[in-house]
Amino acid sequence: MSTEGKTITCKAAVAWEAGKDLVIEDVEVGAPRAHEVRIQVCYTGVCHTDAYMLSGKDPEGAFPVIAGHEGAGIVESVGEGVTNVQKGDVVVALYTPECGECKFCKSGKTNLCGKIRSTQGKGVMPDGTPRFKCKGKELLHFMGTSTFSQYTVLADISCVKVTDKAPMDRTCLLGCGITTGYGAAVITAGKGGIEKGANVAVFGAGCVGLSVIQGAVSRGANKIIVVDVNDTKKDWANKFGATDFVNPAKDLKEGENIQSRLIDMTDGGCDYTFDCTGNVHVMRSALEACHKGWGESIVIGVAAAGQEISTRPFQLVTGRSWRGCAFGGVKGRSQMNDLVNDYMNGTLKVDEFITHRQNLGRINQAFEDMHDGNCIRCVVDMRKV
Ligand SMILES: NC(=O)C1=CN([C@@H]2O[C@H](COP(=O)(O)OP(=O)(O)OC[C@H]3O[C@@H](n4cnc5c(N)ncnc54)[C@H](OP(=O)(O)O)[C@@H]3O)[C@@H](O)[C@H]2O)C=CC1
Ligand SMILES: N[C@@H](CCC(=O)N[C@@H](CSC=O)C(=O)NCC(=O)O)C(=O)O
Ligand SMILES: [Zn+2]
Ligand SMILES: [Zn+2]
Repeated sequence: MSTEGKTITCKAAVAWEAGKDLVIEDVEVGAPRAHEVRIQVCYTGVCHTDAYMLSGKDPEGAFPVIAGHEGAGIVESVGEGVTNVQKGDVVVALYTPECGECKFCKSGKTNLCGKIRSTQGKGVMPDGTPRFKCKGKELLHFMGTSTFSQYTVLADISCVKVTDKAPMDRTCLLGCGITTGYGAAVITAGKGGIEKGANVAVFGAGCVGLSVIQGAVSRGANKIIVVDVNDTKKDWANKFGATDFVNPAKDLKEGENIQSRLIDMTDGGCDYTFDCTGNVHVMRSALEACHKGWGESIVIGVAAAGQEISTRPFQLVTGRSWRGCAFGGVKGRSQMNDLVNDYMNGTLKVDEFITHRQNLGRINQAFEDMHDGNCIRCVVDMRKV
């Protein structure tokens, strides 16, 4: 029997309050309204940004909520006026939408679409209401995606159709971590990505940092130096093509700091550095490790509420610059299929990132897995409870 136009009851991992385990509940998912799409979420990754919001540290976090933003699934039904996808399409959810019409989309300068950002930040659909209910209470959406539910409703501009030949347990990871790091290296850095021969430092070799390495390798970078406090990341960094590894907690000599070490290793400083830790002190080191006159440091990590970055303004006066990006600067609807094609033709690593798997019923364990030093990404099978 068709579910089109009807409310669907399914399982979802609900966060009733900050800092508490998620609870698997029966939730009601309303039918998609105009310019909305309801999808069956098949797989979702678990990202540190979910954990950050669930901890209560995100200024935009509000409860009760269904988290999750790294998902792939199948369109179940569409609302009035939807033309970009149809029932049965395989899609990747986009927490950075692309309307193609707003000031941001038309600027050619950013991937940050402004069309639904304010309602997305409040945890509701663009018409100001949520589509989720549980035990008679409305639940909020997260990042416009809420992929920790077996069915979710997205704005049509928040999803992109991809080939059904690409396995969804892999393409879900293109919904955040991999795209973020890779895009930061090949789109955001410099004027359209890292140049051949550039010296690069990547702070933090998790999913995001390893993806920056992939991007740097693809652009023919010279040195790719990974800085991580976790020694187990050395093998990971090498596997992705890093040339050097420094553990700042162990490898520095008397009188040295990480920025002076990197400056020595690169004859004056790095052309590009990337913060993939979310630690504001690391962000400072990453900026100060840049080459005088032109070095650029790109902030990717999400820092906790209230944290601020600082440096001597002289660092900027002398030509270093501080930049940042969300979703790597990638425009999801225009550019996601290039990434999927790269994956399918073997030029973009995705499988290698999956170190852990769980079913929806064990999603709290997926968050535990994330804290395992060997975990790069845990993929959750949403169809198995
Ligand atoms: N801007 C955006 O669009 C996006 C931002 N993010 C953010 O990016 C960040 C990275 O995500 P992800 O790769 O998944 O995270 P991970 O935690 O998997 O990776 C971070 C790595 O950095 C290491 N690390 C921690 N502290 C330091 C330090 N002081 N110096 C050097 N290395 C350190 C960690 O070691 P250890 O394991 O020992 O702690 C870990 O190996 C997060 O803040 C996340 O929220 C994610 C996706 C999109
Ligand atoms: N809501 C937070 C900031 C969280 C944040 O920076 N999110 C990133 C994506 S992180 C993905 O894993 C992002 O896209 N930011 C841009 C945006 O428009 O939200 C806060 O208020 O500090
Ligand atoms: Zn994420
Ligand atoms: Zn837009």
